[in-house]
Amino acid sequence: MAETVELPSRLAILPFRNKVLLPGAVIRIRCTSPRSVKLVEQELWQREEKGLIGVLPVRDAEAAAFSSLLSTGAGSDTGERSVKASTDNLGDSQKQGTKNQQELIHWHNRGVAARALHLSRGVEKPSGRVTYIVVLEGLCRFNVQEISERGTYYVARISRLDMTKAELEQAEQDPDIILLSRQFKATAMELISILEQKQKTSGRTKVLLDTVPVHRLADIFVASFELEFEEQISMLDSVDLKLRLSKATELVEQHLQSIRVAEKITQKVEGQLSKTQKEFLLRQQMRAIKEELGDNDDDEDDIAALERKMQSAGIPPTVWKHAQRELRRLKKMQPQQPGYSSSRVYLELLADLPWQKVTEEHEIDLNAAKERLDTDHHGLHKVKQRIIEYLAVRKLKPDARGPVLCFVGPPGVGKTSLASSIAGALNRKFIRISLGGVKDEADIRGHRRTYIGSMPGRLIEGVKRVGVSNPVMLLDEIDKTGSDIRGDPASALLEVLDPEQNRTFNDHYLNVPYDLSKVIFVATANKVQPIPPALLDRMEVIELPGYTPEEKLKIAMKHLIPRVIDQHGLSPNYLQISEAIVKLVIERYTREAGVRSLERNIAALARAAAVRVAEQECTVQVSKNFHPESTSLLETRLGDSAEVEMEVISMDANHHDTGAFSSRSVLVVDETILEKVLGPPRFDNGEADERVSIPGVSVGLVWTAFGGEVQFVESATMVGKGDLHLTGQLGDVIKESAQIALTWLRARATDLNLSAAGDVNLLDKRDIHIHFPAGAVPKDGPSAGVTLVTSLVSLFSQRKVRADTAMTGEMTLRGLVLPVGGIKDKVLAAHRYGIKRVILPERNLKDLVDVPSAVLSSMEILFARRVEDVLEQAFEGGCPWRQHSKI
Ligand SMILES: Nc1ncnc2c1ncn2[C@@H]1O[C@H](COP(=O)(O)OP(=O)(O)OP(=O)(O)O)[C@@H](O)[C@H]1O
Repeated sequence: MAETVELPSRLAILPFRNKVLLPGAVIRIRCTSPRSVKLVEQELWQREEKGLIGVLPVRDAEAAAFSSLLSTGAGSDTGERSVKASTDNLGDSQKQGTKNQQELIHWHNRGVAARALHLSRGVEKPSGRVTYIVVLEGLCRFNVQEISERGTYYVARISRLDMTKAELEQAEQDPDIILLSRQFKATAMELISILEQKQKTSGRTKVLLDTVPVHRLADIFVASFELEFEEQISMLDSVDLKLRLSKATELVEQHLQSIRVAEKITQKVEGQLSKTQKEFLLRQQMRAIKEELGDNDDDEDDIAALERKMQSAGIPPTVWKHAQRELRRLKKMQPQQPGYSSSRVYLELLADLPWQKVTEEHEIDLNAAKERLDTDHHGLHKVKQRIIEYLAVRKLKPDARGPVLCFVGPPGVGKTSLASSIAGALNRKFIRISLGGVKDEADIRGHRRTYIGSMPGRLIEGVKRVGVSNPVMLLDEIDKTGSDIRGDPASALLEVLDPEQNRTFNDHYLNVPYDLSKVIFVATANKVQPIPPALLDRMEVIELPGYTPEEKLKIAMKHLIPRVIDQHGLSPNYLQISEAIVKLVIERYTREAGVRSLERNIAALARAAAVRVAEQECTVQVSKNFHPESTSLLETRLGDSAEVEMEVISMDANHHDTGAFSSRSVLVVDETILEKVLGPPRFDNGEADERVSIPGVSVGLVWTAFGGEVQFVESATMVGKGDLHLTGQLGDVIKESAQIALTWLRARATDLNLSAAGDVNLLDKRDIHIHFPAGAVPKDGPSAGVTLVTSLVSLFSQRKVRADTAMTGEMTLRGLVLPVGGIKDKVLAAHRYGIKRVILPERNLKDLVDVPSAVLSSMEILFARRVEDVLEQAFEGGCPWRQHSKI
């Protein structure tokens, strides 16, 4: 190695700008300048036996000036002094010939002899300039005596600096050197361990420590670091072995420190990685692991599954293009990205919607349909007949755009269940969309996807839920939609119900047309009036009036009781409700037009029976294990001798009397049980008597959302300015009716001599307050006109109206009584309240044909053409003013 290298006295010199080649280091240089190309060509390339060259550091002018400044007063063996020495030693020829370069080139006076390990020659295009790439290995230090030029490159007269072998052997005995060597090796060892730990390798670097002489090791280690030029120069100048070892130890130590600091910083930075970054990294790792394991349930596979689902959803071609565009967008997104989940939910909806899926429709069997309607519903003959007609048309022309049926009637009269029977008869799926309280158009049409939390409208949501594109869709409570600043849901419904438009129904969220034309729409409403005329025009109204008590009784016996018993897991063996009891329930606990409340009361009885059965099953089970006789036997024996005797008790299930079990379990509802379960009666027929016991109260028949109702009207008078006060959730029309009644009365006050106090101006001087009790129920309509005037006449004449008489009719300012709607419901309501006399407008006579004859025969129906007719019949003994009247 170095010791064995024979150094010539002159060496061609390759200047190494601001860099140092140390002995033991290997470098790769690209020679492009004409000077170095020539040197390589002549000294290395063209020679058969590759010679040595000298690599001499040179520094830039600025750096040289700076270091010469530093050098003043510096130590005796530093590079800086060497620089000066080298320039002093330069030959004259160079001083003359290269005056310009001299200003640039500041030679260092120590260099390293190097040999070429590899050479390659290239020609630059298009200039044709020759270049060389040289791989050089540093061998040993030398001192420059003199530099001169050989042709275009430099040569130097040199002297050897490294110790001979003998000198080295002697130096190795020096205790200081032994100590320094140990120190250096320990530091070097530490560095190797850290590096190996970091790179998770166990290399052969450690072997070097034992095999390579320490003075060379110092150079090799330092050469492998990236050091400042000045540090490298000082290492090159460390000719003395002690100096070199301590310098190398210092540099290795420095390097160790910088690795430790870098390590700390990395740890700190890693600790500061945000949660999401960590999650991201972990997810990436998880994905990689899943890929390795061949697991398919990650996001990408999810998207692939979604795509497959979309492909099999039968999406029409025009929509498919749109869906594809959205899918491509989704694929480019990260799951954490905003918009990812909304895009995904949207595509899921596209995939879930039944674009083509329909329920197979068999040919409609009208007889079966009729049978089904009959088994599901009692009575309702006209309604059923109309449904059969509807089905018959569909049978003849399946794609006929028949009218949309709209069942109108009070709650609990079977509107919903009729619609579901239609679905059953057509063998189609049934879906109910509740429109009650819908005020926002977006509820029907959906929100645009730009809104946060946007959703499809109820119709699209319903179609998705039902899973077929041809269900029977019940638009429940279509009269309860209202419009406000958020749009008009009714106008959106117009599009839905129009066969021309619903083929391309446009839901804002879906944003692509959806074909609703295969859906059969059925609507329900409590009242016709609130339905906008345009919407009503698209529907065929079928009215379902309330039931008579007799009809309710039949519905209860035939439908409600068996259904409720079944729903509660009972059988007729456990609950028996007789007709008489059902009648009592109808009379005392319900006063509705439909049968919902009746059904609820029957359900309460069924629950009581269920509790009883459950309790008795418990006791029966206990008696299975403890036979009464054996228990007493056991007790006596235990008491007698305090000794336990075992007795085999039969566990046969038939052991006890099954007849006893059922007779004990059955709940036969009688009046006592009825009151125990349902509480004291809620209604009785004495209510009217009680209410009209003072003057100023009259009994009217009105129509509310709950069907026909009996309405008491109360009026009172007090000192004031003649103002009219009205209370009790009243609409504008009813307020106007009150005004009309009062005006009519005031106009006749003198004639009628109404003042009981004898003061004919009483009506003008006093405030009047009219109240409609049951304030929570909104009331409107003109039919309270005659009731209002009767109440006022009663107040001012101080005569009580007849408690058994209820009235209805609109009155004009002239005192005419006009016909009103809902006569059947109103008569039925009167019947429910036990009212025996009803005064109706004369022209409503024809409406009585709808009223069951049993009801008609149970009450007296009176007719009125003028208000006076009403008053004549409403008071006991005729019109109160007749005796005073001048007319
Ligand atoms: N004629 C009838 N025969 C047998 N059961 C009936 C009849 N009418 C109503 N019902 C029963 O009464 C209950 C209430 O009926 P449904 O829910 O159809 O009333 P609705 O008119 O739709 O009420 P709402 O207007 O409150 O929705 C149901 O269990 C229904 O089966």
